[in-house]
Amino acid sequence: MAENQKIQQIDCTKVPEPTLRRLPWYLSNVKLLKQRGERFVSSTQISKEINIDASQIAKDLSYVNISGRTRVGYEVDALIRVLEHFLGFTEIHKAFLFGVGSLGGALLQDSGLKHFGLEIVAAFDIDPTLVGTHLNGIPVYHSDDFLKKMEEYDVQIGVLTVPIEIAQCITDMMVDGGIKAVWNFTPFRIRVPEDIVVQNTSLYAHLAVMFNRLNFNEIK
Ligand SMILES: NC(=O)c1ccc[n+]([C@@H]2O[C@H](COP(=O)([O-])OP(=O)(O)OC[C@H]3O[C@@H](n4cnc5c(N)ncnc54)[C@H](O)[C@@H]3O)[C@@H](O)[C@H]2O)c1
Repeated sequence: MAENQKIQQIDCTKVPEPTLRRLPWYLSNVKLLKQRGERFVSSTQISKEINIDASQIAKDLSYVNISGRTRVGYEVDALIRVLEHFLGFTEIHKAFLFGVGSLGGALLQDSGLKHFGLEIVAAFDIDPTLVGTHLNGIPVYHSDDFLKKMEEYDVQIGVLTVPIEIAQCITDMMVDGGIKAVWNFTPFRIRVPEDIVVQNTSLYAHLAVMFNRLNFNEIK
């Protein structure tokens, strides 16, 4: 592993999760400001755009190796470069996806993932109408071929979009085969050894927040 990668990993372990969730927002926003022709940006400016306290933004950015100039703020190009590097978006992380159904299929179609450093290089399913096909140029193999494909591709991440009943068994198979991180879209709380990273993601959780706020606004 390159020295700067090691440094980045050591740094990242110290960063609180809420900060890591906010940093990509700042990045998107700073990119927008760049498009508008801005050369410098302050945390106050970002704060106005995304409605997060400027002191919080400054604190979050203090985890990133960049310093702003008094009054003018951060240089936009440098901030984008440093944030992208810090968040791991400049490197491509290869992934396998399990379960090419409605969600898995949509993720395979999403070319935006690559901009955030994730490339799904192959997918697995057991449906004979899917196995052997390509979706968005990505090959779909039978799940039984997973171990063989692990030898072919240099992959550390598994994206889990299978039916909930088999979430644990597919996870066990992935981990036994050498997968180090699982992006779990199933509602099942999968169990993994300590050294395996799990990121649970639910679109529906965000929906619940939206509905709740909507109701709250209607009552007001
Ligand atoms: N996190 C979210 O926001 C979110 C959103 C939608 C769905 N989901 C979850 O994602 C999962 C998939 O949902 P969906 O709507 O795409 O379901 P789906 O039924 O459309 O797709 C499931 C796919 O898994 C495949 N599959 C079954 N057994 C397999 C195996 N052994 N190996 C590989 N593939 C196998 C099926 O053939 C099918 O293609 C579910 O667990 C669902 O609850 C989560």
